[in-house]
Amino acid sequence: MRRNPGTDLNTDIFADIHINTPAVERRAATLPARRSLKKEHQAAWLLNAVRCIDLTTLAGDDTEDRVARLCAKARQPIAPDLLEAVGVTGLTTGAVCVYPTMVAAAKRALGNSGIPVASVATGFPAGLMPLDLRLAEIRYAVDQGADEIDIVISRGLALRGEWSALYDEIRAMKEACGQARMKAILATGELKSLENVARASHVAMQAGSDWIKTSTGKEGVNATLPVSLVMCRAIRDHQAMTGHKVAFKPAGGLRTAKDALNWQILMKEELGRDWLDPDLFRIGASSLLGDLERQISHHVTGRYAAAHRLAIA
Ligand SMILES: O=C[C@H](O)COP(=O)(O)O
Repeated sequence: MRRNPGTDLNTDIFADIHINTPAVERRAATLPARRSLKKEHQAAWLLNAVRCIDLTTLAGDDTEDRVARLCAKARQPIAPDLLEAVGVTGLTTGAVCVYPTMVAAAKRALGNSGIPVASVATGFPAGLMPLDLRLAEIRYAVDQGADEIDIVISRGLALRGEWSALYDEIRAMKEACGQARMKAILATGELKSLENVARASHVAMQAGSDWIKTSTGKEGVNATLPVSLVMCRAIRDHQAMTGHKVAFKPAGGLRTAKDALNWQILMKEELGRDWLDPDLFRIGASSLLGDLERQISHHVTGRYAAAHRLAIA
């Protein structure tokens, strides 16, 4: 299984960084139009998006029953008759993502399906807790059986440019994860500039994050294509410098099949085909699966199914 060992902190690589925001926005704006996907290819891309979803519930009123239903959906995300029609078997989502107190229920519900359980931790979503409590929360989630841990970075450290302190925190979090793989949520909507997004991406990767992730889903601005483009370029640079592939997870506000296609195009164009696999790419989403299933159904039947025909994602 792919892991990022990290490196020593190296702030020299972003000391003089300047990002041409209009150029990034122009490039991001051209991505959706870049591939006119043929119909049969479009279905394959939609199915691949399902494979890459971190199917998420992160609500204050989550219950074990809701998590069990989510896990049933993760095991069988698309109606069997539709899958049969496109000749696909054994399709599951990439993972389920829950709060730490729901990890045990998720593990039970997923049984031996092989679907990983991701847990948010470190005082998600704000991260405004003493470090020892944030580390204890990671250890709790791992003890409960979490396979992956989604940590949040301290936005204050990033905004004040305290990169060494940020690096040390993330390193300590990675250590607390033990065998679990770690995603670092940058909460890019709160980082004020694309330069800060690039700097935080590098620090998180140098500190050993296996994924960098855009957002918690709770910020005012969540995943956008320009921010994702900057993060992907940082991943590319990190690979060029260290030889290690770091995964990417856009999350927050991704609800439509078109979103899923756009972000996959971004992966393919910026990072290459390897980043179309759940090992290197996940889409964090609580309400994307419904539209993916609707579009796959349309591909199979030629018309849109009534909402009640499709399970609620
Ligand atoms: O990590 C995943 C996000 O919390 C999901 O955000 P969403 O509810 O906007 O899909």
